[in-house]
Amino acid sequence: MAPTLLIQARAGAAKTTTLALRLAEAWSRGAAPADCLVLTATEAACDAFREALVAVGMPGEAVQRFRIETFENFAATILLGLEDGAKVPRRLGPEELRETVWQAVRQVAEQEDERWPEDIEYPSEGDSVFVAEFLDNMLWLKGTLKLQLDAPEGALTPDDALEMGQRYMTLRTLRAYERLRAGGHPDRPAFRGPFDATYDLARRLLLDREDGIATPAPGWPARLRVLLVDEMHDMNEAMYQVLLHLLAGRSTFFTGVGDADQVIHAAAGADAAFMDCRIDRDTRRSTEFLPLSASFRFGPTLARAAARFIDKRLDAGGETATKLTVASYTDETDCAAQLLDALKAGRKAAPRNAAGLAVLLRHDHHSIAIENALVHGGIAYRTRGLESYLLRPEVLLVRCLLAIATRDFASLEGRDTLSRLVLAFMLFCGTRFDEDPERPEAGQAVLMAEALRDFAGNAENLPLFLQNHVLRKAEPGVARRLRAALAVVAGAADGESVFDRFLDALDMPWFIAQALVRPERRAGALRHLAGLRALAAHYPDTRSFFGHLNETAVRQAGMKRSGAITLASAAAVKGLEFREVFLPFLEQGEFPYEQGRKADEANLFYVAITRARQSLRLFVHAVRPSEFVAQAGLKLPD
Ligand SMILES: Nc1ncnc2c1ncn2[C@@H]1O[C@H](COP(=O)(O)OP(=O)(O)OP(=O)(O)O)[C@@H](O)[C@H]1O
Repeated sequence: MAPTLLIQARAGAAKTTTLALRLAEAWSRGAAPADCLVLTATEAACDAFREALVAVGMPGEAVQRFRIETFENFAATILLGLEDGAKVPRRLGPEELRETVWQAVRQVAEQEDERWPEDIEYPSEGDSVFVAEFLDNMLWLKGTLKLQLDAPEGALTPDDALEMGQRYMTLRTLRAYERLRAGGHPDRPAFRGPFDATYDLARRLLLDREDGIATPAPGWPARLRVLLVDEMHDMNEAMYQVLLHLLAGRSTFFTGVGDADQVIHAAAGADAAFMDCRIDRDTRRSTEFLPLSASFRFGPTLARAAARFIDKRLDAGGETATKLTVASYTDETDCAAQLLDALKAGRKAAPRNAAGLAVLLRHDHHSIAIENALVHGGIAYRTRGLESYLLRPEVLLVRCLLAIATRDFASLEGRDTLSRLVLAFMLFCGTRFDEDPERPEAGQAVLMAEALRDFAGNAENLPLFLQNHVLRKAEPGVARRLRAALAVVAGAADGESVFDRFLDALDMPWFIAQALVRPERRAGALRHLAGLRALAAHYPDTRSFFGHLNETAVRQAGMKRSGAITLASAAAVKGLEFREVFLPFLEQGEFPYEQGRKADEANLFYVAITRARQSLRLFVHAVRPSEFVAQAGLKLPD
């Protein structure tokens, strides 16, 4: 039987490169792309793998022929084959899943033969903290495959819940939720949420195994010779079951690589333990372990800081010398200004390689100050793992109302912007398009696409959209707030600054509390609006502020085409590397985030600092420095 090789190595220790070399070697010996498969936990890791293939010399055209995908996409493709090609709708946002959660809660309440009614704690109607916690717990329960969802209804007890560290109510709700998700169709569910494809496939494979049925599903790699898994530390039980099934082929060479300190999906059940002996036991393949502790990415200074941070050995294996700088800042504006200067210097040093510069953020809302500084400083940027703050729904809603009130539609012309705008109204104002009785199958997505055709290249139709689709059907509370906000701007005298009054009349915190589920996202939305308010204070009147927003949006859209630096969320760059990395806003409470899980926060910080090749620059709050900075043995400048 072909062997298994598991490489457990530190950041930058050539894990992805080793996998890329393995694939390139198999290809040069004639392995067909169809007989090879590369799986990872995230899209960023897929990109990093493709880049590594090019770096080891594989032509781009050959790279395209290999199947390099996330477990979730792989599972979705296999399920598509098993479900006769019928596409199951995806519902990825918590806001799209909320109604099903409440339906499930109601079903639990209606269950008359409940054996442990005293163990059920019902949430109060509309409690979004309950929904957010339920969704988190569901992700973990599904990722770990802890819950026997096929066990008979009465078999689930409060003791089971206790054993899993869960509330009994959560398990009951999950059972009901999954029944709703099954949707009554015998062959496929009504929808899939985040990671549901992996979960559904894993369960199917497990059930088939119990029934002794072999499942050569269409799309399943029939003669797998080379199987490679990158970022294996982010593997959970559901992914592991898919992996075991792939390893059933006796002639499959398998290599998995990972780093226990880079686990950032523990909330979804990720566990570095899958890189240990279990695979040996479960597959009975001969398994070789290869620990690597030298990083080729960065030099000794950064290696020492990273080693100290994780309290493990980490050596610098290559010739690179990495410069490590710590700067302190007093407030957001100061941080953004210092960052801008540092980016300008970085760009000047290597004018042709702006793409080698990356600013990594813990929170999306930090991008407001930075994006404003970048646009003013004329530095082109592209985003990764986050969207420009001007395109976030709560900001778009404000921009749209200002556009209508001032009849200035210049920055909302793009089709992408318009469709995001319509989605923002659907999210915050409950906007729905009238169903067409002639076409009952046309869902909201189709109707929205049709409505957008009316706007394409003509944002001046926005007042009609607001009137006909939003206000006409809105709840009284929604309509009253929208009208009040419009009236404030309409009644403003020339040169008057009414943005504060406009925002107060709109009462966005009310919309945010109604519409958004996750506390972190709600807090972020409020911060985006506070950021807009702070920005507006720099302008003499509302019209010039809005003019600035428009100009920023137009310039930002234009910038994407030219050589640009990367502005990314730290979580979205796992597996990637940059010549110079900038980490702003290292403030206690922000990073580590006070409401985050400490271990996840620490792993994310480790991921972020280890992306740098030649330079890492940390911007640390002068009064409330992030504890991570001291943990890495670094000091603030005097
Ligand atoms: N033998 C080597 N000599 C010099 N440089 C190398 C060697 N192997 C890999 N590198 C370089 O080291 C860097 C890090 O490699 P790679 O991305 O494969 O590490 P990794 O272990 O996957 O990192 P991470 O887990 O942090 O994403 C890359 O720039 C790669 O080109």
